[in-house]
Amino acid sequence: MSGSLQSRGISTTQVLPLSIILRPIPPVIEQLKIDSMVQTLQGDVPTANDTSCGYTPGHLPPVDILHYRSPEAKDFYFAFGGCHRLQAYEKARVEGVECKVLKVTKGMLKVYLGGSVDAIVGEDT
Ligand SMILES: Nc1ncnc2c1ncn2[C@@H]1O[C@H](COP(=O)(O)OP(=O)(O)OP(=O)(O)O)[C@@H](O)[C@H]1O
Repeated sequence: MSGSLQSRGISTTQVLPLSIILRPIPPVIEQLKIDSMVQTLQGDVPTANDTSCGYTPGHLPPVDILHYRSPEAKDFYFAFGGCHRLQAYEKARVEGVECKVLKVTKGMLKVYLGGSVDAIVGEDT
């Protein structure tokens, strides 16, 4: 079973522009994994005819995104995982990221962002 605990109930995916996805946590990166994902995005899966690898040429598994809409109707899209996939999209210059989007409250965001939440999404008025 793939995906996070929160996203397992979400069956639909949507494509978001890479440029709007916020990544507040600095990634710890394995370059070889990113390079392999870039190859997949470019449709160059070495074992494309061997479905046992489970990789679909041109696609990476959807990235979980938390979507918060502020009282001023400003949208914030956060990725707290998926760091290798997002770096691979960047490196492959693919702007559309396949995502599973979960709407969250500010209280839920605070679990991830702690005391920084107000500085990032604004204080409640
Ligand atoms: N070369 C590849 N091509 C396609 N899919 C891959 C490739 N390598 C790994 N994956 C798949 O991508 C998904 C995410 O992998 P992984 O968790 O290692 O990276 P990640 O993007 O950094 O995510 P997270 O930060 O959430 O762990 C997994 O389902 C994995 O099977």
